[in-house]
Amino acid sequence: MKSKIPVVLTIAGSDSGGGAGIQADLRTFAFHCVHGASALTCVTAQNTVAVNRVDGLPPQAVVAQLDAVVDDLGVQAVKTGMLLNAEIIQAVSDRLQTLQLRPLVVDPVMVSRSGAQLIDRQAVETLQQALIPQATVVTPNRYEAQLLTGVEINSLEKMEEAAETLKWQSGVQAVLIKGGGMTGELRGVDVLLDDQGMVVLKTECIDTGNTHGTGCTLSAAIAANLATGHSIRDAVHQGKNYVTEALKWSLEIGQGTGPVGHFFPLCLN
Ligand SMILES: Nc1ncnc2c1ncn2[C@@H]1O[C@H](COP(=O)(O)OP(=O)(O)O)[C@@H](O)[C@H]1O
Ligand SMILES: Cc1ncc(COP(=O)(O)OP(=O)(O)O)c(N)n1
Repeated sequence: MKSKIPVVLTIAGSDSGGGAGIQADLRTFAFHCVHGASALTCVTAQNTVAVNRVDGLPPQAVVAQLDAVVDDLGVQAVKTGMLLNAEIIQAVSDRLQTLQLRPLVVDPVMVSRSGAQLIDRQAVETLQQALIPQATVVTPNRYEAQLLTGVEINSLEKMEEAAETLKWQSGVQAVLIKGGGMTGELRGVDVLLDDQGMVVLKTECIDTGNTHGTGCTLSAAIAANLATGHSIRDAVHQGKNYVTEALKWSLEIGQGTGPVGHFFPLCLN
């Protein structure tokens, strides 16, 4: 017998170390009892210490995966992660626009937690012009929000200013500025701006060095929650709670920044 399970599509890169990218997205989807489908954009040779190599797919190959999923399975929500270059971003944006695939969560993977820029200037501009305006929720981290808005983010007020700026300049439905890269009391504090206004999201700050994949996990959880009918605010709140739990159960794997633990309830025995 076929069951009516929501399908959520991730358009993202592969992390060979399994902590971020499509690997994190698919585990997050499974935890939320939605069926995860994927359109791969690139293959990274990556572990907990470094990204050693990145190989992109042709944009047509990315769009063909998207079409294959949409044509047959149907899709209740979409999230984008690492899109790598301007050509892939443009091709994906055009297809999403044509198909009007919504809700759409855009995790604008551009700058690592350490502040290193991962995509070039042209790719950033294409994200800004073609993809972000289509988003239901856009989820930049501290450095990505700085790059997108020009606001130097070093306080809660500056996080709020960046959220206002990004919402106003892109027309996106909701902006979530993530605070994993903030310091002191603001570490792990996020700011959400939607049509109802601004809200500060605060859970516990988890004292762990194993934070790899937090951004992917959060955006995937938000997409899964939207697919199952939650409002934007509720989807974000619940997504934040999920990441906090996954951080509590983060994994001591590898020599560097280990991944968060997506299946924490199964570790309880
Ligand atoms: N140490 C922490 N304690 C609690 N929440 C955290 C911590 N580190 C990151 N987060 C949360 O993880 C989510 C992802 O944020 P962030 O790590 O900034 O994104 P990215 O992985 O894209 O850099 C946010 O909700 C953020 O507040
Ligand atoms: C293939 C791939 N995609 C995304 C990331 C970045 O992961 P993210 O969860 O946004 O960031 P960290 O919390 O790990 O800094 C990646 N590394 N690889």
